[in-house]
Amino acid sequence: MSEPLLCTTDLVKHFRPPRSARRRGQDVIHALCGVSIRIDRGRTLGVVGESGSGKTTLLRTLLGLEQATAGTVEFAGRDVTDMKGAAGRKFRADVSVVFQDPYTSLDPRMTVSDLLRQPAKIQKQNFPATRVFDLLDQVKLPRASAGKFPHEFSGGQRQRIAIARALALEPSLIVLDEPVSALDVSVQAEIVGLLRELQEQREVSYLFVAHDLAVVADLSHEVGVMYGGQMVEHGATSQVLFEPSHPYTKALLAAVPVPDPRIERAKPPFLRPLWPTEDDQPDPCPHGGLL
Ligand SMILES: Nc1ncnc2c1ncn2[C@@H]1O[C@H](COP(=O)(O)OP(=O)(O)OP(=O)(O)O)[C@@H](O)[C@H]1O
Repeated sequence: MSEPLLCTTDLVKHFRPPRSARRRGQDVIHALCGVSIRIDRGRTLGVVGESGSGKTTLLRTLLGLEQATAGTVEFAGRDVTDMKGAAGRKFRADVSVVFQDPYTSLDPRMTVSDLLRQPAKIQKQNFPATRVFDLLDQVKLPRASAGKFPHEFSGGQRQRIAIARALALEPSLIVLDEPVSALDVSVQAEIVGLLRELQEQREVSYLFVAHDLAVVADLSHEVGVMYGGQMVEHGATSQVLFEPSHPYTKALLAAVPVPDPRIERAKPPFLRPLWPTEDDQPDPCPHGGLL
């Protein structure tokens, strides 16, 4: 049995709604309604869900950027829920994040070399000069990139820089927040290929969040589907793809385009459009009902 690296147990996050919504009688937003996930060492969990389903809140809460309303986060066997101080810093050094937009996630005033040194500087860790070249080699960028600025690179190259920066402290877990959504399809495939290669070379785990089930499935060993703040489906990628149980997962699968019209016509019924009905809504949130 594999070793769990990150586990959340019944994670709940409530937000206070804006005043206009409170005037209409909504007193709480249930962004996460008891979400439990597990990521093993060297494995990838993909999380998909529509806009507003709670994906970003899940990431922010497990990273400690939002305080959980209830539930726990365990990392490498330690409870890291709301961890502060030195222990919190150590946890954050062992987890890094790659964001969606490589145009805004890299400080335009910093050279690539400075960007790659930044995590070590924040963590007050040693960073040998040769490490910059080592990281550029790993993401297949020329060593001459070290002295350049982000604007001198394409979107895909910038995402390689962001991945190199995420690798700088040799984390156990990289959180990938829509890492290829802003890129062209061919570049998406290159970045997914690079992430797969890096995972094969080192025992890094990924938590890969995206809207696009096809992209997530390509890299993930397991997939979780979020809907209304709940994980409505969770299992091995092949099981979720070929034996989906929740109507929302079936709807997501139906939305994945198949280039050959003969295959499209031959899709089994569960792959044809079928949107969830009222009856398919998740069970009410145990902490006070859905939105
Ligand atoms: N800081 C906040 N204050 C109030 N409500 C919030 C806050 N952050 C998120 N929400 C609400 O929580 C719910 C989940 O939002 P979240 O951003 O996690 O969804 P998402 O699945 O990541 O969406 P997207 O794919 O569009 O980023 C939404 O109803 C959102 O409006």
